[in-house]
Amino acid sequence: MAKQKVKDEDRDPKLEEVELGDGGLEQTEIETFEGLGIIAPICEACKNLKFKKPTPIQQQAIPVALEGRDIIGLAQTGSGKTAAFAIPILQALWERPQPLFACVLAPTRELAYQISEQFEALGSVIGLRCAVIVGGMDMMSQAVALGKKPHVIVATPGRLMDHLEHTKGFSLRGLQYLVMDEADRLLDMDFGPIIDTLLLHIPRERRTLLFSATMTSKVEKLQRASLANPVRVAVSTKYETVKTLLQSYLFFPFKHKDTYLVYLVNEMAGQSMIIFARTCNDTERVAIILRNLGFSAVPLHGQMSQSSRLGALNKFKAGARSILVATDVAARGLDIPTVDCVLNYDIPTDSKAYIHRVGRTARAGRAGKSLSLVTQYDLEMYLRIEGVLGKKLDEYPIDKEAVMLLSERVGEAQREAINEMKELHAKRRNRKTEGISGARGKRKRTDDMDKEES
Ligand SMILES: Nc1ncnc2c1ncn2[C@@H]1O[C@H](COP(=O)(O)OP(=O)(O)OP(=O)(O)O)[C@@H](O)[C@H]1O
Repeated sequence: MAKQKVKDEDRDPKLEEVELGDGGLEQTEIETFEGLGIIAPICEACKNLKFKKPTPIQQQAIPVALEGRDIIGLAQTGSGKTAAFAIPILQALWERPQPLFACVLAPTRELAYQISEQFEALGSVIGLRCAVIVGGMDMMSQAVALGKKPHVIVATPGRLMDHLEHTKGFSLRGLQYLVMDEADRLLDMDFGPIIDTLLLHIPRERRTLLFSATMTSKVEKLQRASLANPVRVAVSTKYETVKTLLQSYLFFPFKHKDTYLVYLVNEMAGQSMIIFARTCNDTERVAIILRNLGFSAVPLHGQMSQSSRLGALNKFKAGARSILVATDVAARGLDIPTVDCVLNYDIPTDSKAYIHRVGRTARAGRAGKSLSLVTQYDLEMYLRIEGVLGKKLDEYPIDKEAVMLLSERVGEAQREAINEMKELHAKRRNRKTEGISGARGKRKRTDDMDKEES
């Protein structure tokens, strides 16, 4: 397997790093989990999960983690980064069992639940106790779960901080492992300050593992995670998408955007797809338009209640809905094997978001396709994305006259959606008013900051 050299401009002179194959650490080409030194019970769990052999990032990262090194791990979306950190942590826990052994931070609540499921699937055989600590769920039941001294905590930063400040007897002073999944997102300006505060509650004599498909190379960001002599394990370059992903774009006038969307959804009817929109409002509006036209669409965004968010995601995962219309709260990490297609209804505001969005399909070696809707207002951002991808994408072949035949019907659905949105907003305003009177003075911390406009 060709080793990806970290480009000089990516090398951090001030950050003491060792790179695989630099004489210090040999690369591994070992084809089995047993060969990586993983204990039989965990190898058994991998087999039960149909992990026939370690993926490249697992081959490279697991031995380094087993040596007790800090890691900066970079690999494409869908390449098994979760197991790459979960397996060595579980092996270390087996060797040195203790409560509150490891803490995994994730930028969104749904991703936190998903990571804990992977830990449970890999660790139940060794008696793992895992707790999920995220916003939008009941603080008291989480405090009870923490009181049971779980081995592994998977958390979003805001709610974890709430418990460190308010839950008696809970501390992370004995923590052995800190993982940041989607690390570049957790180290950016949204989460940075809260990560700084969290790190004051965690011992420096720990192991720190950072993973992402788009790792930052900025020294001050990485230093925020206070890594100790980390090994950079990179099996992809900074903005690499997987080879099994077929990416294309479509260019058309903004005023026809909904008509083109409906045409495409109709053309791909029956396929499981995620449609990304920029704001909560657009997410709701597009889902309503599609539903009014007979498509089974469900919205997912940060202004929904947590139970509605989990409900929407579970309906989509179970195939009860074939279309998930989401903001970037669903862009990173979510692993839904059945997703055939990702549609960028709105072009993302940064190239990293593009990489993560299209990475919701074509995972674990499967094929998938992505299609980005580009209007005259998106051209500059779209060309920047093609720039970081290092290639020009193909234009999606479409019969523009056939599209326009739908414009009248789509116009009706748009008008119906406007009325439904008004009712939805009125309901939400009433709920908020009741909420404020019912829970006056209740502390509200933004937990998983999905940057969305209302
Ligand atoms: N060794 C393996 N063999 C086969 N499948 C695997 C293996 N390791 C992980 N997987 C599966 O691959 C899928 C993607 O894994 P995971 O979600 O950890 O990817 P990721 O690299 O974290 O992706 P993202 O960057 O999007 O977060 C999951 O369904 C996982 O169960």
